[in-house]
Formats: sequence, structure tokens, C-alpha cells
Amino acid sequence: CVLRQRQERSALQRLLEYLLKALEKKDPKQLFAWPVTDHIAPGYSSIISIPMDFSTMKQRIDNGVYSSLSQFTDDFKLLCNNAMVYNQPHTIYYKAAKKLLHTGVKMMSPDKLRPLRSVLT
Ligand SMILES: CC(=O)c1cc(-c2ccccn2)c2ncccn12
Repeated sequence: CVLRQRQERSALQRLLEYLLKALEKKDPKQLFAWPVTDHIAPGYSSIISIPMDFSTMKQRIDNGVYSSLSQFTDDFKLLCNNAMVYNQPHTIYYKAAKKLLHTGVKMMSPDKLRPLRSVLT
């Protein structure tokens, strides 16, 4: 079999890998690590039309699906909003998603990313 050559990663892929790791650190209970199943969340697939989780975002980075930072942040916001749609406000999932959303948006703001430009390009 042909060994899968270690593909060169683009500057964007390196930036997104860095951001994803930082976001995953904000989810120590790994509530957002994997796709939510109807088994653990009854009726989830009929309530949430476009599911998203960190493992899917990792796959999209590795497969070169994201061609901009905003596509990555859109998936991150989707991940958080899904949890705030399916779960009631008093639940740990809703509260964790709300906190994660605010932290993530702040972390990926232009003034926070500008200093990274040099080290990641
Ligand atoms: C993200 C989310 O909505 C979620 C993650 C989980 C979850 C995540 C890891 C282990 C167990 N449950 C969950 N369980 C019930 C209802 C909703 N959720």
C-alpha cells in the first residue's frame, strides 16, 4: 500500500488546529467532543438539523474543508447554538455552551489573533 505522505499543512490549518485545541481546553468535561446521539439526547436529530462537535471540526481541518477562519467560527457558533436550542437554560449543557461561546468569540477576535499572525504564517 502507498504510505499516506505526511501532507504539508497550510498556515490556515495550523491556525485552526491551534484554535481548536484552545477551545477544547475550555470543555474539560468533553461535552462537545463528540456528536450528540439520540440515545443520550432523545429526539436530538429531529430538533437539531445541522449537528456539530469538536471531532467533526478536527476532521474538517485535516481534510482542508475550511478555506477561511469565518467558516471555522461559523461551525463553532453552530456547536454552541445547537446546545442552547436543544437543552433547557437550567441544564449544564446550556450553561457550558453559553460560557464556551463567549470565551471562544473573545479568543478569536481580531485583536487577539493579530499577534499570532507572525508566529503562524
Ligand atoms: C452538547 C449536548 O447537547 C450534549 C452533550 C451530552 C453529553 C456529552 C458527553 C457525555 C454525555 N452527554 C448531552 N447529553 C444529554 C443532552 C445533551 N447533551
